[in-house]
Amino acid sequence: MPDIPFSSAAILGTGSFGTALARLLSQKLERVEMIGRDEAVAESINETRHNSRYLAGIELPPNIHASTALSNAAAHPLVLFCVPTAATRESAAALAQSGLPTDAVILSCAKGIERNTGERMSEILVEQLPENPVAVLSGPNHAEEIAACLATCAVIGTRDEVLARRLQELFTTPHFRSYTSDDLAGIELGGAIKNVYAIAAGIAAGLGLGDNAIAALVTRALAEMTRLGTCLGGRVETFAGLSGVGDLIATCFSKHSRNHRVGLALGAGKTLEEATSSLGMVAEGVPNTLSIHETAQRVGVRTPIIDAVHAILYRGMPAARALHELLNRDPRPEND
Ligand SMILES: NC(=O)C1=CN([C@@H]2O[C@H](COP(=O)(O)OP(=O)(O)OC[C@H]3O[C@@H](n4cnc5c(N)ncnc54)[C@H](O)[C@@H]3O)[C@@H](O)[C@H]2O)C=CC1
Ligand SMILES: O=C(CO)COP(=O)(O)O
Repeated sequence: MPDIPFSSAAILGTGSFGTALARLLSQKLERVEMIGRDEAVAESINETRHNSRYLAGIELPPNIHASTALSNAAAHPLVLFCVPTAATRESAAALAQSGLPTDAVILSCAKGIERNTGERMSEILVEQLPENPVAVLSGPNHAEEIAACLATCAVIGTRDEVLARRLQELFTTPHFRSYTSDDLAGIELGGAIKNVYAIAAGIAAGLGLGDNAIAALVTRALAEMTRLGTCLGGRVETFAGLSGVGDLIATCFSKHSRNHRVGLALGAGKTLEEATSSLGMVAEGVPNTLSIHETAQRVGVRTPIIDAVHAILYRGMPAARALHELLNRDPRPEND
């Protein structure tokens, strides 16, 4: 593949992350085409230059265009996947039918693993679009901050060095710095698993726990993420990087994190239905507690924090009891 810049991109998903990345890439590309499923959102982007449903207060430049026609993606050399992970397989299958050229690059930006298969998003994309190069983007990347041009770093994962350079150059602006890595598994698993811990940190805050407890929770979460993630093929150093501990910190402590907000509501005594219905956006940690819990069980890795979140979300265990059980497990060495 020649080491040439991209001229345009399609972004699947007109939600908060798709919109933030559209704005970022509009600084580097001639044209960015956002493709969603909601006609009203697309119309509002084109007519008002805002996506007030998902990313209020951010003006979108004129080289961003929105539509609901997936076939429009076939005209672009780069397609970003910014739909929820549960919609990735279906969207990729539809894209495969759209006449997309086989040299179009696919960049996966969603954070989660699939239920039942345990597959990472890049694995699903390679299955559905086997001829196309597939890369991933992850890190501590709240849409609201990227859109507001607040300094942000991310990591781009691909084993193709030329593609890594092309994407790194694209994702470089005065406020956005990207790194490269060939550890796709580590990058994607960190981004997926941290969503469950962001819920846990929110629950802890909602229960009224203090800084000591939340620092301990996040630290033990990193150990657990690394234990599970390395068993699933990621490299240990990746979990110490931007897409691992970096994103864990961002979501466990941020007012922007939807997963954290779900946890706060649960800790304050709301039901899961109450905690998610007011969001109006995806909190990947909710479905991913199921997919990650079942994956951990399948590979036999000890994950007491994921188990506790699973019990609270899906087995009706009161948060205070789950906390009591976590604290009162058998004592063990820190590093085992
Ligand atoms: N919002 C953020 O700050 C960040 C989000 N992400 C990830 O990006 C992905 C998308 O998240 P957001 O944009 O935040 O979500 P969102 O809830 O803001 O928007 C989701 C978008 O996907 C569309 N959608 C929902 N279900 C769909 C389906 N079944 N088929 C096709 N389209 C569907 C919605 O209409 C909407 O346009 C998630 O995996 C999330 O973890 C990653 C980094 C940062
Ligand atoms: O992944 C994110 C930031 O890096 C977004 O987190 P939430 O989905 O919890 O808002």
